[in-house]
Amino acid sequence: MISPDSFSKGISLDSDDGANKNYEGNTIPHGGKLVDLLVTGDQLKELKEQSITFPNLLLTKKHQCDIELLLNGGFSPLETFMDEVTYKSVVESMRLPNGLLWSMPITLDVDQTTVDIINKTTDKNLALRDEEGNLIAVLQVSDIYKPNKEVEAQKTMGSVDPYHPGVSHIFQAKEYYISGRLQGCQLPVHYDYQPLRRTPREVRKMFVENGWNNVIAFQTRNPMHRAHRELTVRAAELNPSCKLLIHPVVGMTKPGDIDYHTRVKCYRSIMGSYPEGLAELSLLPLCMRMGGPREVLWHAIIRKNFGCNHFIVGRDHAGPGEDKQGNLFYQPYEAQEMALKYQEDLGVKILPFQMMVFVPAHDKYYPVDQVPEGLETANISGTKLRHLLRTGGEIPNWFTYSKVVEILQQSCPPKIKQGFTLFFTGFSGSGKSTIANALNEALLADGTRSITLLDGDVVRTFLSSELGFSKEHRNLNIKRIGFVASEICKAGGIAICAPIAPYNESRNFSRSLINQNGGGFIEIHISTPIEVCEKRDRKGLYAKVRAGQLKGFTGIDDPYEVPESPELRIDTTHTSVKDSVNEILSFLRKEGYII
Ligand SMILES: Nc1ncnc2c1ncn2[C@@H]1O[C@H](COP(=O)(O)OS(=O)(=O)O)[C@@H](OP(=O)(O)O)[C@H]1O
Ligand SMILES: Nc1ncnc2c1ncn2[C@@H]1O[C@H](COP(=O)(O)OP(=O)(O)O)[C@@H](O)[C@H]1O
Repeated sequence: MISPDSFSKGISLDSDDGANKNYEGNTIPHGGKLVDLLVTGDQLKELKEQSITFPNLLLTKKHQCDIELLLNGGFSPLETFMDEVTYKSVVESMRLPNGLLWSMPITLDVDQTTVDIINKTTDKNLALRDEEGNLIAVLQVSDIYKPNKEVEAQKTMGSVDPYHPGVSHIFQAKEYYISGRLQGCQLPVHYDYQPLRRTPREVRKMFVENGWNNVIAFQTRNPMHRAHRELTVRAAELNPSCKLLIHPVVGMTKPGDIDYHTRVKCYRSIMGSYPEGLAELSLLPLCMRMGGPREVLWHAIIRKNFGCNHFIVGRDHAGPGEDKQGNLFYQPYEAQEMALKYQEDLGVKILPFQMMVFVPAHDKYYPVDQVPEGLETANISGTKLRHLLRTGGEIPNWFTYSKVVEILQQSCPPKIKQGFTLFFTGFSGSGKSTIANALNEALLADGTRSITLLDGDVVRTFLSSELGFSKEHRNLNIKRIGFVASEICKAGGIAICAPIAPYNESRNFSRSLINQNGGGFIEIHISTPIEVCEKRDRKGLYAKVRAGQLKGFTGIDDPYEVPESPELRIDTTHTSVKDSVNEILSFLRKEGYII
């Protein structure tokens, strides 16, 4: 797959000008050659015709990010998803079988059904398609293997805690990985920011046209503020032959991050603050794993493939933050130390930076280890910034640019304008619909918000009429409700949902989907005991169950997983409808959702 003689060794990183140069006018790609897997002309026509008979594999968003960088050479020297030998070598030793440094497994996961389908075909070809049916590539499968996910997570992420986004990616992946010859038909389609979505070849061409020989890449998954601008300009000042590539990730980042549309607006705006001709902006369709030390090496390799020979590594690079107990997954400078350790192997000069902090007395930013003695510093964390945006607090001028504040305020409206979902869950007859309806009335009386009531029975009539009450169907029903609610929240509306929702899986799915789309999620467990619900038996269903005419009834002979930490828990045995509604309204007021 990778020729050993393409392994570029012994690159001098002593001077700016000497760092890994001389490939079409700029930096040598990792492994010596920039991969291009896209077929063209008659070959493409033929492949497309043949592919009609191949079984289809629907690519997930993560697959699409990975395949884009495989096809366009961003992952050079990889020429396909990893086979078992390559995968094991990377997991165990961070090296490809030929010895070249490569830190992150790039794999294509499939389920048993797909494996059975592949095994039934004679030529083992799969048509890899996006959700719109576009043919992205053809994979001729030559290797099917079962990964040891615990080992993969532990070795690559240093953890098996599914709270870590990268670990969660690994455990959510299907049970088999497949590999084989990969032929690209087209890059995944993007409708937004096309001029900024440059391939490695296009970025390299831009460098040549600009006359840029040495380029520092800056990776980010956050909006950029003054500190980032200062840091990048400082990196260029310390390396005077270098220009800057601002190269933010717009594929998949950490759940809860600010969406890339908002970030791209911020980046575009901040580009105007750089000295003329110093910096260019380009977008990277990467699916981050938040793997800190392993990830930083991968990031540097990718930037090398994009023609950069310097890479800025600051504090907590690609860090996933803390685990549930509040312990850091990685130490703040662990990734930086790793990058410096492997600098020669990478063939990229690592520019380590401490955190930049503002020194009010000098009206200027300094790396935290270079602050003149005795002077006070100021900083605003991401969490504090989100709080200021949500509460409409003032964001100081020293922190960011007024235009950036404006963009962030539009995307992060104060809570009072934010969409939110009131998600009731509980047994049949617990009081969900009654309280939901009364709450609907109370909120409507306020008169200013758009409210949609998604009652369990109503949803089952219109949205999920074909579904029954198996675990699979119940989860699907709740995921549909979660999806509709997330769309309502996205548009700034209020969704009130009142299904039984007996399983954590689909309740949590709905929560994260809604949160991802900028909506608030308030889970209200109506915890009325089953005996009380049965006594009420408004619909006569419990009587039917007892008469043996209805099976699989929640709380009787079907499970209900009690929510561990709902925002509210109300037992209606001794709480009136009015009091329940008032309790919910007070919660919404306290949290700032309503006045
Ligand atoms: N087997 C079984 N178990 C529970 N409930 C049953 C069942 N069969 C029918 N019903 C009626 O369907 C309503 C529950 O539908 P949901 O969509 O809320 O259920 S779920 O969340 O998908 O589990 C539920 O409505 P509510 O009483 O409003 O909760 C029942 O009326
Ligand atoms: N405090 C209370 N809150 C809500 N419902 C109550 C309360 N006390 C009695 N009920 C009654 O319980 C029955 C079941 O309520 P319902 O809203 O249909 O439950 P669910 O939607 O959870 O199946 C209704 O007849 C309702 O009037």
